[in-house]
Amino acid sequence: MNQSFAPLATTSIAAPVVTRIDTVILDLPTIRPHKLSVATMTGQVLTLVRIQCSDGITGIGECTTIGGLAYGGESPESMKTNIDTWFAPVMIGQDATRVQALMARLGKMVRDNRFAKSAVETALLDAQGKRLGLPVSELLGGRRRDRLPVAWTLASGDTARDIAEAEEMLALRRHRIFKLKIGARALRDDIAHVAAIKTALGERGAVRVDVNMAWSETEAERGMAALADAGCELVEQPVPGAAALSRLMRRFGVALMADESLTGPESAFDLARLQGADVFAVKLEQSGGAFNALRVAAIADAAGIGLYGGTMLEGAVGTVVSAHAFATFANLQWGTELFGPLLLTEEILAEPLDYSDFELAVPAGPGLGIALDEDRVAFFARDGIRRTISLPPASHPAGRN
Ligand SMILES: O=C(O)C[C@H]1C=CC(=O)O1
Ligand SMILES: [Mn+2]
Repeated sequence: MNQSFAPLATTSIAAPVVTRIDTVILDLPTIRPHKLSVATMTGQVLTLVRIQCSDGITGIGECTTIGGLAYGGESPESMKTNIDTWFAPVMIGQDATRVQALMARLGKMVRDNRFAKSAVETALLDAQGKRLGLPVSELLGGRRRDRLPVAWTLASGDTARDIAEAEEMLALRRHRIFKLKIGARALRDDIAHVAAIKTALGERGAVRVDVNMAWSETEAERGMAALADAGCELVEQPVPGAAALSRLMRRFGVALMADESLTGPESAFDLARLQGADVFAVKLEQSGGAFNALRVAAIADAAGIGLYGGTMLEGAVGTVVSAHAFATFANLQWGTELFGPLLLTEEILAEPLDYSDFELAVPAGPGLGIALDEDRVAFFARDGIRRTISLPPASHPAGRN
């Protein structure tokens, strides 16, 4: 007699759904002014997202830009408004366990908004990881490393101060790769600045530069030749546009990295096709979330392009989801720059991240593996309780163990 393969009778257990989405903007001071060619930052603005689910689990995410609207089209305020007004109705009531399906639904109903999408995807992944008892890196395919090398950006605008800062980082064993922000001053001054820092550090520290698209192509030709002579090993986005990058490729003894030109898998494919970069600075927010960042990395691997884990100077939440994603990359030849929390004077986590021996430890607990210090989040919330209470003491100085 044929066996029956009729489905077993089961009590249907409804999948947990998204029940509530909250956003909050935090204003945090930086340890010193951070000078980029596009903006000077004296503080950083984090937009945090909290997603509650019907099974009682809450996930957190972050979207953060640089210099308001100076770097890209989304601002902290626009991200908050768009998540509150447009994302939430699309997401509430939907299955919280099918993160990719829910992000695809959101993608159909909300165009662009890559940074804000990255934040809600992070919160869904955090919740799902907590639900399953797995770190986010495992949900993203499985981690290959537990620790990530972390570069530091020297951007005080002053050569002597930058050298002193680099020496301090070497002595603390926190960073030995240094990225210099240039492009705001005359080319000759920038080259002298880079050469002085490389001479001071010698073989103890690697020196790279980020021009943030400030140069014309002719300036880039002169600049890249001089930077190679000065011992700089990598130039990040000297000019705007993939075509201009490709015209600069392989002509100077220095690697060329794409940053602003890389905005997700499609642009990664175009850059690879045009041979526009030796290295990709992969950023989760620029890519539109962790899953898209993995797609960018796969394109780089297939094209023989090196990988670097970039940052939008996010706080702890954005930094940690990036760390989970970069921990899964098959290749991470150029390390990462996940130092964002260290640029802030204030800690917002209950337990600080572990930056030691020139690396960041990728948290190992379920979900993101971090918890917010809710009192301090409430304190630094824009229009929050800062004006009526005194600052709750952190159990540890910001970013240090
Ligand atoms: O790479 C960028 O353009 C943005 C950012 C990353 C480090 C830093 O200092 O600025
Ligand atoms: Mn950059």
